[in-house]
Amino acid sequence: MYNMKEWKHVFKLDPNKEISEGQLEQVCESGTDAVIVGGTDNVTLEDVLQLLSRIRRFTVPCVLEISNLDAITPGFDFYFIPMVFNSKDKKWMLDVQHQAIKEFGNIINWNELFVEGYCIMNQQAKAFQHTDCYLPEKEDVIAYAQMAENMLHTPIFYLEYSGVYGDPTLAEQVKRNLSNTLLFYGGGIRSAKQAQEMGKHADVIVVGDVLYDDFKNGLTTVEAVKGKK
Ligand SMILES: CC(C)=CCC/C(C)=C/CC/C(C)=C/CC/C(C)=C/CC/C(C)=C/CC/C(C)=C/CC/C(C)=C/COP(=O)(O)OP(=O)(O)O
Ligand SMILES: O=P(O)(O)OC[C@@H](O)CO
Ligand SMILES: [Mg+2]
Repeated sequence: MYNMKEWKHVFKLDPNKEISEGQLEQVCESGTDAVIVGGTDNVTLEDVLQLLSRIRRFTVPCVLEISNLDAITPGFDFYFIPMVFNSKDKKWMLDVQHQAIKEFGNIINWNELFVEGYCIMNQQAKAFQHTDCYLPEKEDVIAYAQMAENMLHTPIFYLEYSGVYGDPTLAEQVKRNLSNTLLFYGGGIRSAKQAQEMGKHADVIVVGDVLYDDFKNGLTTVEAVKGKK
């Protein structure tokens, strides 16, 4: 399904982590709306290419979430570009993206590129530390969401708790401030119940790490938000 506005569930696979052929098939055939390839560190071009070619055996839409300039390749359906709103360093909001546009601007198919306004809420997450974030208060998060929707017009606002399950009440409050910008929620979803709870508020839930340590429960999150295939 190539219309992101209709998505409810995506899996995020880390090119730096191993997944068997059998499990990859179940992920791609699960009924999820898309598979995102992405991670914070040790994302190499070789690993990205390998995972892309394995996913391409299936029809599920495939997205590259770019985390570094060295691991960009053609062949994905969409490219997601994180801009970290709560970083203390402008580098992660504008500068790395500016550098990338200088390098690739002339060959980019802009219709495939989607900016994600990230707000990272887990201090232990690699992405939080890597991009030198501060922990925002509820009011800060809502203001970032309002900026995403009304000033920056980013297609996605990503409430990121990577590794831990977040606050559904905050997701609900954020969602109330968004209409054109989609709310992606990711972090710590490990069961159908949690998927359902966050899925009530977020437009799209992102399920990642659980696939690598509790695969069966990870798979149940699809049906939990999308119903039976
Ligand atoms: C050749 C060709 C066809 C090119 C296509 C054109 C194209 C799309 C060009 C790129 C244009 C562009 C503007 C690129 C931006 C490049 C860039 C370097 C962006 C930086 C993004 C950024 C701020 C990264 C920091 C880390 C981050 C926020 C990653 C997002 C993913 C994430 C949060 C993963 C979860 O990580 P975590 O749980 O913390 O850690 P582990 O799971 O790994 O433990
Ligand atoms: O890995 P988890 O904790 O499921 O989080 C998913 C995604 O939001 C990470 O960027
Ligand atoms: Mg993670």
